[in-house]
Formats: sequence, C-alpha cells, structure tokens
Amino acid sequence: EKSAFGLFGLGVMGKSLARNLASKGFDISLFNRHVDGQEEDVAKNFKDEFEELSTALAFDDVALFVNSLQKPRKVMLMVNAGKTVDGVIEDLLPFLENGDIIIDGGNSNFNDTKKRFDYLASKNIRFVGTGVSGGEEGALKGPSIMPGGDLEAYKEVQPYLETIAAKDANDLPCCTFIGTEGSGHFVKMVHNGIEYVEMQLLAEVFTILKAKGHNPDQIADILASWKATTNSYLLEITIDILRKKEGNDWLVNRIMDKAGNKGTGNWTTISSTQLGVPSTMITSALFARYTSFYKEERIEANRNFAPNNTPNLNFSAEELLEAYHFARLMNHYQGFKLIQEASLSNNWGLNLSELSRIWTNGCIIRSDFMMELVSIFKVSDNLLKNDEIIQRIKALKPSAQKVTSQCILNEVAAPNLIESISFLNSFSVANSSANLLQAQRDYFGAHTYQRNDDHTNKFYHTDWINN
Ligand SMILES: O=C(O)[C@H](O)[C@@H](O)[C@H](O)[C@H](O)COP(=O)(O)O
Repeated sequence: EKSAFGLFGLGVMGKSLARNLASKGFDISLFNRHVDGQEEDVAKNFKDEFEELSTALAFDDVALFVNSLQKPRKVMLMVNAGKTVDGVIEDLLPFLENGDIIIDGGNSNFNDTKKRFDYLASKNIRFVGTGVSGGEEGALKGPSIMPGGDLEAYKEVQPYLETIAAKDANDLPCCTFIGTEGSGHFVKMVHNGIEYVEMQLLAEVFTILKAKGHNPDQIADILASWKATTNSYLLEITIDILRKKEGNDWLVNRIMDKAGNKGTGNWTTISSTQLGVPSTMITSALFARYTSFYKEERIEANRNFAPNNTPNLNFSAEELLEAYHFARLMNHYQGFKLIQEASLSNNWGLNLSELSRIWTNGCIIRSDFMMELVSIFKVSDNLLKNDEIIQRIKALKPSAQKVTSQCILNEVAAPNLIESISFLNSFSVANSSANLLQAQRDYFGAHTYQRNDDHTNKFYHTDWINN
C-alpha cells in the first residue's frame, strides 16, 4: 500500500508533524538520513517508538522513500533552512516526476523560496513554501500553517495541512493559502519578528518588576493577574517559566542572559530596510538580543556606568500593564504594516484579517488581541487608522509615558517599551524636522528637495554656499 504523504526530516518539528499526521489517520512515509558515524536508523527507531506510527513506513534510502508514495507525490521537508534544503531537493529530483509536489515547512528565507519555486517549476515539480508555527508541542497538537506558492499544488496538500492544523474559535483550520512565491515564508518570518518583540517586552516587564524588588514567583503572580485583561501564549509560558524552581532558587536565575537567534528576526529587519518600512520595534528587539551577547563588556560597562542607587520606579503594576499593552499595539501595527507593504510591492494581495485568523491558535504569537484583529482588519488594514485602536492608544499612552520616562531616569533597561512610545511620538508629528535633513543633504550633496508650498513633483536645489 503506497503512502499518501511523505515527511522528510525527523528533527524536533518533523517528528511532531509526523505523529500529528499519523494520529489523524493518514498513511505516511518517513525519511531521515543516517546521522554520520551512527548505525542508528533514525526513521525506523522513531516509528517503533510511537503507537500512532505503527502503519507508517520508515526509510533511510531516498529512492525507496519516494517510491513508497502515491502520485502525485507529496513530500514535506522539515530540514534546516538554507543550503540543506537545496541539497535535499537535488537528492529527491532524480526520483520525482512531473507534477510531484515538494513542501518546504522549515523557516526558509522567502527569497530562497521564490528561487526554488522558479527552479522547480522549470522541472515541472510544484513547490509550496510554508511557514509552520507552534514549536514542538504546536506541531504535535496543531500548528498554525502558512502555505504559499503554487495554488493548485496547495489544493492537493490542503486536506493534510488543514487536518493537522490548530483550529480557530469557529473550529476552522489555522491554515490558509497565503499567496504566490515566497509569501508563506515571508509572513512566517514577520510572525517571528512580532514574536521577538512580544518576548522582549515580557523580558523588560521582568526587568522592571525585579527592579521594583519582586522575586520570580511574585512577578508570576502579577503576570497571572494580567491574563484577565490581555492573555497570550507567551504570557502563559512566561508565568510557567518564572515559577520553575531549582532547589531553593528559581531556574530562570541560573540561565545565562545571552539570547540566541536563528535568523528570522534578522531577515525581518533586512526586509524592513529594503522596503523602507520603519519596523523599529522588531529591529530594537533583535538588537537587544545582540546587545545581550556582549556579556563581558556589559559587566565592565556596568562597573563604569550603572547607578549604585536602587531604582525608584513609582508606577503601579496596573500602569506597567498599560505600558506593556501600548507597546504590543505598536508591535502589531508595525508587523502587519510590513506585511501589507510587502504584499503591495510583490503583488501578493495578502488578506490581513485571514492572516490574523490563522494566528489566533497554534502559533507562538496567539493571543486575545490577535482574536480582536480578525474583525478589526475586516474594517481597515491600518491599525493606527482604526477608531477603537486610536481610543485605546490614547487611553494607554499616559502610562506608557510614565513607565518609560521613569525607566530612563532610573537607568532601567527597557529599549522596546521606550521604542514603542518613541515611535508614536515620531509617527504622530505632522511637520517633522526631516526638512532639515533634506536641506543638509542638498547642502553637501546637491541631493535636491521638494517644497511644501509646491505640490507638483518638482525637486529643488539651492546653492547654500555661494548664494
Ligand atoms: O513559530 C515558531 O514555532 C517559532 O518561531 C519557531 O519558528 C522557532 O522557535 C523560531 O525560529 C525561534 O527563533 P529564534 O531562534 O530566532 O529565536
């Protein structure tokens, strides 16, 4: 009996997706290469480990794996992003036939996905570049899935992806065709950018509440009280993490404060600069991770610059919650703005309401606020033009100003919270000082400028030195 679906690559996510597919009754084939120097047959051992995989077929030979699949073959790659994907595609190609489908479910760069889409199309192989979010547990119980590329090919794999996906509040799959080319991986990339900020904001709340003298358990209690107002998956896991003890100490206190990253936040920042979109929150969250890596220099800088008095932060936990929520609003505004701009510049025609719907469950940034965005984006694509959001920002801004200004005065590190209010301050200036930048550029480089009393597209140059 041939398998209906092939899963290539049994890392953390691959294993979870395989068990998810099998538990939904799909006949699947599994492939994992031999790990160098190890006799172990990864796929076979994995299959034998779980009841739900009893009917699955396991392979470490590419030809046998491909041959075990029904036509058109559907092969989902769950391998590391980058060159590995191209290598695996080259390994598969000799055994695939016209019309077969490759799905790349890793965190691939959307530019690579576009190239692979075109390359494989030239060989009559159909390609679906799909974002998969939810981590190990999400992939097992129901991730959020963001497929993009070949719509007809998507229709062939839709039953598998939609069946394993998380379900939204109306029991609809958190999986929808995003758009052509690398659009699926693009929105997954920005999902991760938004994720970076959500995590950084919680880290800054942790910093502030520590500076106010609270221990991790007390901070977990405060965050738990916030769930009623604005719950999210990341808030919930942060509470669990802060409660985790190791002996008499909290485990979090034993973890080295150097935050890693695997590239998606970096790519989001690069895309923002290329598209000319001020994703200042994502960039500052990424740079906060980079700053954390300068551990030795930070210790030295702490000796030279840090104040030796106890911070005097006289704002309430309620005001901190409002500042946190204000910053989350700015984060989601910037993230969806980047997606909207990329959609326009690539002609992807992305639907922000549908995108926020598939992010209401399964993914890392699922939250109560994301649930609201589904209906908000039905009204307008721009959060800062939505009446209800405008009123909410106005109501939250005083606390954001109070919390961030006191963090600055007390030298408490809160770059993302501070960036959120700084961004709105800049973004809500009708007449900014960019006119001086234009004059300076024209002064030293004759770069010309437009005049605000001439509404044609005319550009002017002034000889600032001789006249
Ligand atoms: O949506 C998800 O399931 C996660 O985002 C997942 O994709 C992964 O955990 C990130 O890649 C972590 O990214 P960093 O290693 O860059 O923090």
